Amino acid sequence: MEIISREQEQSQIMERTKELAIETINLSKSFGKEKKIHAVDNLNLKVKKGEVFGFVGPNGAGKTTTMKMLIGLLEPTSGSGKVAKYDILHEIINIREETGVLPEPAGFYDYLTARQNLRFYAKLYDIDSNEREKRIENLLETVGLSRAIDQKIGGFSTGMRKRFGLAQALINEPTVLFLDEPTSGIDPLGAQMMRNLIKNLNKSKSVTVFLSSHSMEEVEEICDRIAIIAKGKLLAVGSVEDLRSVVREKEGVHYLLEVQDIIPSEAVEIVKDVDGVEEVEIQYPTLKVHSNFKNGAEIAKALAKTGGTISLLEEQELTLQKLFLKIIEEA
Ligand SMILES: Nc1ncnc2c1ncn2[C@@H]1O[C@H](COP(=O)(O)OP(=O)(O)OP(=O)(O)O)[C@@H](O)[C@H]1O
Repeated sequence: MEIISREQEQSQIMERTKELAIETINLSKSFGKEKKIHAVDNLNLKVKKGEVFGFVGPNGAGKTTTMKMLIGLLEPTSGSGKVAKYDILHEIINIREETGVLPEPAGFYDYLTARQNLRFYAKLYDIDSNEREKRIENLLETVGLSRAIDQKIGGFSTGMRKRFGLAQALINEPTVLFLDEPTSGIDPLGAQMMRNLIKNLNKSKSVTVFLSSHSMEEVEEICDRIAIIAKGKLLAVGSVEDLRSVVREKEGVHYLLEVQDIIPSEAVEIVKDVDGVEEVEIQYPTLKVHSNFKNGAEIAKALAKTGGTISLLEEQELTLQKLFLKIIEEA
């Protein structure tokens, strides 16, 4: 029998009772006459309350289809799911009240002003008129559009439209926010502004954010955890560090090493003898070491023993972009 400490027991209980904002169980959607296009294929996801969750994958991976099922715009072929504890098959009205959505592309009434557009959506949610006007002004201020409040949406730039879309998604004060490619088509400055807004919303209002994006840089910057999907199937899920561990287990570790006080060819021989080291390459003044597992401490010890002084020993950490490509290629 496994013996666990009181602390472990407590943390296991905490883990079990931690509420989920989104959960899917074998969620599937197929299209076509004979249902041969498996857009989403037995997807199992758990998104914790209060996290920023990135949902990434190549074109046609099934991201939008998943989001549409979660917000009640598409009926699953099989499987089930919950959003803000409500069932995606039977409690769609509750889900609509608890969620905000920024779709891609987003459609607005271009001939109405920002204020008039938001008023329209606020009325759909039965927000009373006093509260409505206050909320509209606050939201447009939050997304940096106060000065454009009485301008028609038709004249907005792409960046302004995205920020307006975020304000619209927030009109009902949602606890879960779905953002489909929130920065696509906008310039780097506008994209950074949008990311900061998303981070602030998540921090200040504890909104759970479920976002899809093709920008790995963006996802790495703002997401707590990431799910990678391709051809409708979940390939990996976890923090960037968790994904690194997955790739590290398959591909090993790469170190950059610089040593003084011994000649490079001697250092190469010493490092090659360390357990787990596969390959050592000299790129003067650096040695590139490929190991089967993490063994930096052993490498350092072996060099120190023979009088080498290490000025650099650094694991080459893969960016999310590289991890994504490796995980997709492997699949
Ligand atoms: N209404 C539909 N009818 C038939 N096939 C569809 C329909 N909607 C989506 N698909 C197919 O389902 C698959 C998943 O599409 P989906 O739009 O969910 O992918 P995605 O990951 O959002 O892609 P992208 O990154 O390009 O937006 C694709 O093969 C797509 O062609």
